[in-house]
Amino acid sequence: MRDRTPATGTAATADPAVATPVFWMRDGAVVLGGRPVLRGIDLTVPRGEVLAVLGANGSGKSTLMRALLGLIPLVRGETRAFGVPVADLRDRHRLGYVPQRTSAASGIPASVREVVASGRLSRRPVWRLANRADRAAVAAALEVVDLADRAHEDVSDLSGGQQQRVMIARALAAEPEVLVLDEPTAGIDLANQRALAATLERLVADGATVVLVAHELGPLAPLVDRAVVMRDGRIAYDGPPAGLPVDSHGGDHHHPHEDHYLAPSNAPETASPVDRLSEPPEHGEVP
Ligand SMILES: Nc1ncnc2c1ncn2[C@@H]1O[C@H](COP(=O)(O)OP(=O)(O)OP(=O)(O)O)[C@@H](O)[C@H]1O
Repeated sequence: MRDRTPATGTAATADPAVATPVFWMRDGAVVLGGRPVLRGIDLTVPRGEVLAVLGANGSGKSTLMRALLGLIPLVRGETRAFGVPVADLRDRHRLGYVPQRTSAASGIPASVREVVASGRLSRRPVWRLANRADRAAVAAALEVVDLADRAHEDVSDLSGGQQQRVMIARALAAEPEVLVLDEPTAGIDLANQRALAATLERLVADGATVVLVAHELGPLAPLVDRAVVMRDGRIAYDGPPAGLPVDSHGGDHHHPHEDHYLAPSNAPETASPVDRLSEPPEHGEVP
């Protein structure tokens, strides 16, 4: 885990803007197609945190991301972003989102720079031409994902991992305060996973908050402050990555480092620790 002492010192917590969590959900429930998909979700994501959301296929990870971002409504409970009900958040560009399995290539020829620049549109009215600040933000986003030298290439000529980085740069071009990444490492080779980890490390060092969905943390593991494991639409574990239950990656495949995540306090007795954690844990006060 990273040493976060400087970012969470007295000066930082004294500032109410910093003390307000990025996301705050209480008793969140979502129904899709008549089925309960999320239930009783209590989750607070403080500023500067790197939160990993793990769990089996269909456990509700993507739905949780979309509910936090206000893209799907809750049938019960409440979600706030930066202290306000997420539906009322005016500055949507503060929330950066890279959805699951998106290709940067639309079929229409577009350069890497054009795709990244499209992410800037949430910051400016469509009738205003890109100004110096817009161009600087696009250039900075390309630098962060290490694709500045590919800016003029057609995105469809890039590998899947590079296209994923284009989509991250597209989100970064809006200069968001939080980046929500849904399975950014799925189907991505190790070299691109490492590049992504380096990118996120730079962003977090600059004060960004990151919420990412993953099946396996891989090279992202050292960045992660906290892990949440979803199971059947509920939070089954919420705590340090070192205490992750052994089947947190879904149990459909074994990761060679899973045993490393087992802490003595979570050692199973007769059942999986997830089975014993049927109720969501207690959280902090309402902001
Ligand atoms: N639009 C929808 N209508 C009905 N059911 C849905 C809809 N979207 C998702 N679901 C169901 O909700 C459950 C949770 O889906 P979700 O995509 O959030 O899971 P996930 O943990 O992200 O899965 P994966 O790891 O496969 O991406 C699944 O059972 C899914 O089939």
